[in-house]
Amino acid sequence: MTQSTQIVIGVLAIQGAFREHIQHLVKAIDELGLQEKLEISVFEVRDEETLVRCDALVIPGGESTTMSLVAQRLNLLEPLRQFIASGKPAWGTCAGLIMLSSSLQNKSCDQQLLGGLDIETTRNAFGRQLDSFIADLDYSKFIPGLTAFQTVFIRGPVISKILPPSPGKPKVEVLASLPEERGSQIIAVRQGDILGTSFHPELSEDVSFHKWWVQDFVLSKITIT
Ligand SMILES: NC(=O)CC[C@H](N)C(=O)O
Repeated sequence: MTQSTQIVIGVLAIQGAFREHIQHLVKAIDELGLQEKLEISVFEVRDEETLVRCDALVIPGGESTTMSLVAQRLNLLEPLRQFIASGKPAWGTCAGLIMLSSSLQNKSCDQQLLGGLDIETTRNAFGRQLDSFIADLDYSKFIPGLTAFQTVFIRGPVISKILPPSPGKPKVEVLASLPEERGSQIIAVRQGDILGTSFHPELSEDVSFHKWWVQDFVLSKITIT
């Protein structure tokens, strides 16, 4: 537990939908009324100096091959791996989920992963006709009251295997799967303080997912003084 009144949430801002995540996080923090109790900032992360100041990190959706290439060019791969291994809260959406996976199917050559989630993910896993779609799905098992959340999939990955946890790490928990009529694939997992979703909550109007992540992952690690 960290004792603090200052919290920095970083959003990896080298490619993809980072602006939308920042807007959603700012709105979520506002709706939760957190600014009255603590100083909480959301930063774009493009370098190691900013990354090391962060208490939690979001890796957005986009294109995981490009993201891995740009991270390599910016010398960010190792610092990102260290951040994820440090146990600080993280959330990867879509390409971000791919980056956080320990194993990947349909990997392009040279594509680098960060690890953090003991899962095998399959890129571009939905058939051509289904590769992008929006569905109202029920997340009320872990987000109270969220029974019909507009869920956006864009050439998304699915979690194709849950792997045994690495030494010292908790088990991977399956949070959500597609309904049977859509194929039952796993679309959201949690392993300790790391969340992975194969869809884009930052592209829905509703900020419920962001509020839940801030409360259950970021704030749960911090004692407000
Ligand atoms: N919307 C997304 O993030 C798509 C992910 C993309 N298909 C990839 O492999 O990285």
